[in-house]
Amino acid sequence: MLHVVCAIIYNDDEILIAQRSDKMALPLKWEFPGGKVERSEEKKMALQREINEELAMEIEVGEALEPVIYHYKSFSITLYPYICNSSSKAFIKREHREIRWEKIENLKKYDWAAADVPVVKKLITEINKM
Ligand SMILES: Nc1nc2c([nH]c(=O)n2[C@H]2C[C@H](O)[C@@H](COP(=O)(O)OP(=O)(O)OP(=O)(O)O)O2)c(=O)[nH]1
Repeated sequence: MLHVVCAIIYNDDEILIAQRSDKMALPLKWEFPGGKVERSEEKKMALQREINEELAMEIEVGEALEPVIYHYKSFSITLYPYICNSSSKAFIKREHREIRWEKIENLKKYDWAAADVPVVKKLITEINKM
C-alpha cells in the first residue's frame, strides 16, 4: 500500500491541477500535486516537501479531507488530500506534462486518476452548496 499526500492548492477561487507525464505511473492522468510519504515523515511536512520539489512553491497546509483508498491493477494507494493555500500563482513546472490553475466547476472535464475522482466530486458538491 502506497501512502500518498496531495495538495488542493487554492489561490482566489482557483485551484492548481497537474497532468502526469507519459513517463510517470498513470500516464497523462490529472491529479493534485503531491507524492509518496517517506518512512517516518509527518504527512503535512511530506506535502510541503513534495510541492517545493515539484513546483518550487511554498504552501500553507490546512484541513485534511477524508483519505481515499484505491486499488489500481498493479498497486494500491491511500490518498490523503489536504486543503492548502498559496499567496502566489507562480510555479515552476519540473515533472509534470502540464500544470494549470482551474475553477472548481471546470474540474469535471479532466481525465482524473481514479483515486482522485471522489475528491473532485466532493469539491464540486461543496461549491454547489454555497
Ligand atoms: N501525487 C499524486 N499522486 C497520485 C494522485 N492520485 C493518485 O492515484 N496518485 C498516485 C500516482 C502515483 O502512483 C502515486 C504517487 O507517486 P508520485 O510518483 O507522484 O510520487 P513521488 O513524487 O513520491 O514519486 P517518485 O519520486 O518515487 O517517483 O500516487 C494525486 O492526486 N497526486
